[in-house]
Amino acid sequence: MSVVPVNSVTPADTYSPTAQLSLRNVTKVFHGKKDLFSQLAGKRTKDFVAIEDISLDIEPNTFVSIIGPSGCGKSTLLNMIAGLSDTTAGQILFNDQPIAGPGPDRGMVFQNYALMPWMTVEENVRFAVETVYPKWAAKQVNRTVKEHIQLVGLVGAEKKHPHEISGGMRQRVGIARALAISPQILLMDEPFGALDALTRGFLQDEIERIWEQQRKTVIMITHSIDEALLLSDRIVMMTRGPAARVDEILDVPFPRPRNRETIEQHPAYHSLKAEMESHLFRETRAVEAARINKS
Ligand SMILES: Nc1ncnc2c1ncn2[C@@H]1O[C@H](COP(=O)(O)OP(=O)(O)OP(=O)(O)O)[C@@H](O)[C@H]1O
Repeated sequence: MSVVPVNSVTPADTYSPTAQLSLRNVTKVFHGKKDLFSQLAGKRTKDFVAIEDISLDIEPNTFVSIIGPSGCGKSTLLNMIAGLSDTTAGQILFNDQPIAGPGPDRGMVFQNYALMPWMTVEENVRFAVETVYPKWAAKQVNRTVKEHIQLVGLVGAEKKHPHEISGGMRQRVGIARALAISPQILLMDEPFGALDALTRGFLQDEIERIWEQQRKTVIMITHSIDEALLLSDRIVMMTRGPAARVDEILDVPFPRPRNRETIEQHPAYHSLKAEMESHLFRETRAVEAARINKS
């Protein structure tokens, strides 16, 4: 196991030259309401520093999980990488270029699936492909849609609407749709958070299988230590907010392909798990202590 602390500022000359994604001293402040109307209505609020000075390099073809106490800023970080939200300070470089907004090079999978309810499974995937590749011939679109429906195990459900399928199947559509646009990075915000334990386990196995086939860079937010250990090459552990930072990055040395039984036999498994549990326990306890002191 190797633990690489990346607290505070990473000097510019230590950035990895091979990184696909590089966060450099990234800070995010949500600005409070300060206009006259809010002031008069007594709704004036302070600025809130969600994330402060995070530096992180992500190498290509790496599966990275982000874990941290609830509300620490994981989604805020992912949204900035997705280009859905700006950084307040610092830079995010993707293939050495600053991120200027959302793009098809980054596919997103959401916890609540975010499917078009009036479209069938097939139409949801097709819509994404046609939007990103408007010049593709119908044959190419059809082939891509079919391949990705097969990839996630949805053959037979193509003509069903989201309300006619289970949560697990809906998330399979979400994954097929994200992968069908051929992104360089897959961003997943608690993709299995809304699923029951059994379905969650099945989908984790599916993600492991798909990752073995495609080996794309993945950044996944999760609250589950076991999920992070099963799927990740690296686990980024964030501190509590406000002004959340990266506390430690764990390298996960388990050989692939992985399954739950074999990783538990690995000599590093229990120490990694204990390290993560103690981090989450410490940070969550501090959040609770701060909340109690405030009230
Ligand atoms: N648009 C916003 N305006 C003001 N504050 C925000 C905004 N979005 C998020 N925040 C605050 O920033 C902090 C980080 O939120 P974020 O959703 O990124 O955390 P998270 O780690 O993803 O949470 P969870 O684990 O509960 O999903 C929280 O305190 C949240 O209230």
